[in-house]
Amino acid sequence: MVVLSQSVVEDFSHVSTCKVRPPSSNNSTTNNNNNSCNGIPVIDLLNPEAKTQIIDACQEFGFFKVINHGIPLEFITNLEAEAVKFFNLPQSEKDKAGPANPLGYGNKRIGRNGDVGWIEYLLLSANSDQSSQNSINFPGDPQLFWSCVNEYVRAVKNMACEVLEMIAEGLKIEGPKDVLSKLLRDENSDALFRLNHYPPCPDQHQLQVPLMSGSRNLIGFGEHTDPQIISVVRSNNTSGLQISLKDGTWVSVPPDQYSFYLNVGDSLQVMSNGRFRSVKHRVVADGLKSRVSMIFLGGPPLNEKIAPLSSLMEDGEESLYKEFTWLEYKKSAYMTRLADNRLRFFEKSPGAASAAGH
Ligand SMILES: C=C1C[C@]23C[C@@]1(O)CC[C@H]2[C@@]12CC[C@H](O)[C@@](C)(C(=O)O1)[C@H]2[C@@H]3C(=O)O
Ligand SMILES: O=C(O)CCC(=O)C(=O)O
Ligand SMILES: [Fe+2]
Repeated sequence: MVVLSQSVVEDFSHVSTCKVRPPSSNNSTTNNNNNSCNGIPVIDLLNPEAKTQIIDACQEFGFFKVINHGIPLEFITNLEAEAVKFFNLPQSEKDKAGPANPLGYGNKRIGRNGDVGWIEYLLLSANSDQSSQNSINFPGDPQLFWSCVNEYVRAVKNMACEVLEMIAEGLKIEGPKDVLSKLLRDENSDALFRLNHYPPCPDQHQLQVPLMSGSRNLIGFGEHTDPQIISVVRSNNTSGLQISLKDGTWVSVPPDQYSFYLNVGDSLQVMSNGRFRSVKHRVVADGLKSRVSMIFLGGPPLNEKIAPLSSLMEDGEESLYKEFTWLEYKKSAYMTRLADNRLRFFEKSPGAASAAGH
């Protein structure tokens, strides 16, 4: 475990509220029609071609940006304001909501297995039944905070479900289009919600934190894949998120506070029998500006069997993975380090899925 210098560690003070563009006439966020941004596919959800574009993006990148998503700007700005308020509290107040286990307030430590980053965060349940939230001792005005979280999560989850329905249609699989989205809509779905704050870093020379290899950049959130089905990322206008391409090159994701980035998680890679990529991503902390991100991680009910969709399998096609429940996968994932390949324990012939470029 890397030990951080105490004086710098406590200095997480200057979190700025995002400046937002005036709302458009329908009060939802809109954007231009470019269909790629730094090589990353941009999907206009109102475009009739969106379904096929999403399938291509999930296969090639496991990652894409969505515009014209219909989520009201005020849901985003209200929640961001609450997040900023929380992260601006004195350290002793924030600590009341921690330590993260795995839910709650975490500071530098990510997970239980020794990962650290230049980050503080709140990890919350996003289930419709949020009784588990009661164990978090939230300081300040908890009622306003939770109402902003609930309003945002409901809208983002609904958008993620619509995208999963477009995926089911785009894959031209037989049967109902809710084959994937029903797993998130289920009242027992195991979804998480995460507010991340990457503070500016005053003097990197004094720090004893992990640096990116071959550079002086600080790791905010080390490279990893998300174990769930699909994740929806929104950040303020500070850069830092990077994704790994098939050839291993890292690409910076241009920040866009009006749009969302969606990424394929391990479970969707399995359900697509390796057609889709669970994208490796990481966050490099910006030395000067603070980054605030909000991530919805859509997982299925704990007892759900995760296996390739039978409606997708072609004649004679074999499953690349052993069958498992989400609970089994989650337990196993939480014993791993961030950068580990968590799916390898569940591959039928070890390495086959990765060797095939998945
Ligand atoms: C090191 C870890 C943190 C993590 C649990 C794990 O053991 C491996 C997966 C990590 C991850 C990545 C995506 C999400 O941010 C997260 C909440 C999740 O479900 O899996 C985190 C876990 C965490 O921060 O607890
Ligand atoms: O903060 C971000 O932009 C991404 C964080 C992330 O990948 C995660 O929380 O799983
Ligand atoms: Fe992630």
